[in-house]
Amino acid sequence: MSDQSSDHSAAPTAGQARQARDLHAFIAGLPKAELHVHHVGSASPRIVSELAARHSDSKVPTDPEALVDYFSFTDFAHFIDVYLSVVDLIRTPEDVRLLTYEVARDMARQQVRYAELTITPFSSTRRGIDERAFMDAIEDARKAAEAEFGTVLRWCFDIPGEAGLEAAEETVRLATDDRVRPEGLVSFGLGGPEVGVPRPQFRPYFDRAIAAGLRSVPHAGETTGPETVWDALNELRAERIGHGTSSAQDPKLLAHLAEHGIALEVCPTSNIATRAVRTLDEHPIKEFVRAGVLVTINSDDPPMFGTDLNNEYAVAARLLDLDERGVADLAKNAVRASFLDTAGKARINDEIDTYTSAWLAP
Ligand SMILES: O=C(O)c1cccc(C(=O)CC[C@H]2O[C@@H](n3cnc4c(=O)[nH]cnc43)[C@H](O)[C@@H]2O)c1
Ligand SMILES: [Zn+2]
Repeated sequence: MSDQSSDHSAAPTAGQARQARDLHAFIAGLPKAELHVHHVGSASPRIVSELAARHSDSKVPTDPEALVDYFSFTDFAHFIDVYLSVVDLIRTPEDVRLLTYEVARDMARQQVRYAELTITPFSSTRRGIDERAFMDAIEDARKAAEAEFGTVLRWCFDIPGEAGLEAAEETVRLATDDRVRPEGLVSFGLGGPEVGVPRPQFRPYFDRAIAAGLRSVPHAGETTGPETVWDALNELRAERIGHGTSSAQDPKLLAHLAEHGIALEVCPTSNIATRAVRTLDEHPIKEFVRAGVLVTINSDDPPMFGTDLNNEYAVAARLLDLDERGVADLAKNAVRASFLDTAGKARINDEIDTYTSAWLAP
């Protein structure tokens, strides 16, 4: 897994290299929660190539090595085009179940104890997958993953904003109709491009989702300015912000996020891969921390961005100059900002503390 940063002219000393190796090993074993990761965007190269081989009409490469080039994006719009070509490969409830189960297995390998996985049910139902069969598939995988890997999954259903209000209506219906709504659903989101897709138009849909007990977690400020984050807060009553990268341009917004405990779901490598930020060293994560904003670390669409959650923690540790305790605090931020109940939060925090103390014991 490579840290896609700009080059560092001074080569690390042997001591620094050993410290970095130790920190990577610490991160690999650290119990973690993930709050911003997409369902289809988490499909491993093996699953994507398997599905592509099944569907010969697809332009997605069948060779996992060729996927590396295919997952190299010129800009955010290109990323969404490629993302939708992978969505097109998921055609049956069995594809949905397999994908969800395998995503959970990859998470468990990284010691992810809890994840809120963003799913776009509209993209599947509009492609002809029966809505009940879709919900059964994700729920079946969720229960199997918890029983077999100990990884607890919860769902965030997001509106693909660019698909318009028809998509918003369908998503809120699936999220609030007791006959179809899955047990694991906890939140309601908004994804896709932001340019030309103003957030306020989605207010009535978020109002309905919130009235039905769901938490509001839209993407905002990933590819547009801080005004979009304000809209997410004021119009969509966001409790966390997906990315929120451009918040750094507005000190009042940073102060507001800090004061109200609104967490940012930061996904550093994603921002470079989609070219939303030029280089990792220019990523505003440091400014968020300095302003007292609750920062959580996430992987977004890990195989598409050549990353995983462990690598994102390593990137954050480098950018924020953190040692093991600092990294453990970041992991606790995600627990704090999650929609787990109090007992669930305490259980993961205890695990983080026990693991960290054992690691640092002389
Ligand atoms: O499914 C369709 O037919 C469809 C039609 C028009 C537009 C769309 C979308 O815009 C889908 C966007 C899709 O992208 C997902 N996603 C994954 N990573 C990110 C991200 O970093 N920022 C924003 N969106 C992202 C999102 O969950 C949507 O499913 C679809
Ligand atoms: Zn995202």
